[in-house]
Amino acid sequence: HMKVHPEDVQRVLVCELPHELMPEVALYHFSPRKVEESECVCYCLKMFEDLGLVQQWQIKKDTLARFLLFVKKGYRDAPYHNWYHAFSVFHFSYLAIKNLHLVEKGYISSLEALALMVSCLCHDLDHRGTTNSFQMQSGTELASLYSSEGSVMERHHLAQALCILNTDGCNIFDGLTSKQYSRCLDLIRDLILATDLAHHIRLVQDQEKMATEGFDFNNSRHRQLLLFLLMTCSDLSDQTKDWKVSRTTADLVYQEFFSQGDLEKAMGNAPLEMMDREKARIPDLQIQFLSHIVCPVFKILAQLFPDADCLLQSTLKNRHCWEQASAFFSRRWESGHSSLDILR
Ligand SMILES: COc1ccc(Cl)c(-c2nnc3c(C)nc4ccc(C(=O)NCC(C)C)cc4n23)c1
Ligand SMILES: [Mg+2]
Ligand SMILES: [Zn+2]
Repeated sequence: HMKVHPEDVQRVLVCELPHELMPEVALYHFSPRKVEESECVCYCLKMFEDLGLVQQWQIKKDTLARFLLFVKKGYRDAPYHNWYHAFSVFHFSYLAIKNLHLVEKGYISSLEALALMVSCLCHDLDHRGTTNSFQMQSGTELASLYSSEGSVMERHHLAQALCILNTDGCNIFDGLTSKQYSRCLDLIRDLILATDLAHHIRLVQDQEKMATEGFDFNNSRHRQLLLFLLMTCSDLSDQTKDWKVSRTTADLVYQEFFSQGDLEKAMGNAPLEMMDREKARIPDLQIQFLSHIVCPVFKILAQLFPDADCLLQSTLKNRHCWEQASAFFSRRWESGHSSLDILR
């Protein structure tokens, strides 16, 4: 099982990073995937500090370091759903809280900010690179545990997060009152379960309505919908970066999808087209994913926060790049070039 050695904790505590994070880390176009793997945990610690959460919630730094190391170890080396995905989702939540001034302006409380960032770090813990429907169809042990409630993987990610919080020396919420502690765990539960795209799809119309009507600070439903929106935006944030990041991420996602499709074929089940390496047309699938899921989410965020418009523009630009790629591929296909020529 997962182990973290004392010297690992010490190395994080004395991390060489300049005391303050470089200013560029707080920019929307900063890509967390450029951070050295050995430095990620230090960056996480600095981001918590930078938002004043270590001070505000009296989080002991060695406890936070140990917690972060356990979370990092809790991810597998799947092509996409690995530690770097968790780290980049966490980094986006930091960007949103810092640049949209979410706490100072009263959109979320400091406790909600803490729960949001911890949820982002933990939201895909122990992911196996396969979907909820794969768990159910192939009757995995996770399906037998959670399929009656739905969101099979998300319930497992939550269970793993709670297990780490209950590990000796990892409870970063030690400084909270019992009321704050139970509120924080309720938030983490709701936020991690909200990362099931099926859950998001059920809520998105309410989120669009909220953005059109205008955010009501006294409406607890609005406050909850905003937190769920921030989780989904963070989970999809690779699509707000430049084309190279957006395309590379798509490659990693389809590596997972095609591996699952190969598994399903081997088990005698027909995979979805997007999981079948023989049938999937990645540019077209990405245009659909950006059009139906990604751009609408960042449109809602931009309606609520005009400063976030640059994020929406980036997702639209990446969709346009996929449209050009799609046109290029179909042009080459039509003129009878064999598939290999295309790669010339
Ligand atoms: C927010 O939660 C998740 C969970 C799992 C994944 Cl893999 C993603 C995710 N993150 N980046 C991507 C990219 C670049 N392409 C994707 C293409 C399709 C789908 C997908 O799940 N389509 C079926 C659904 C719409 C019914 C997800 C994709 N995705 C996000
Ligand atoms: Mg997930
Ligand atoms: Zn995720």
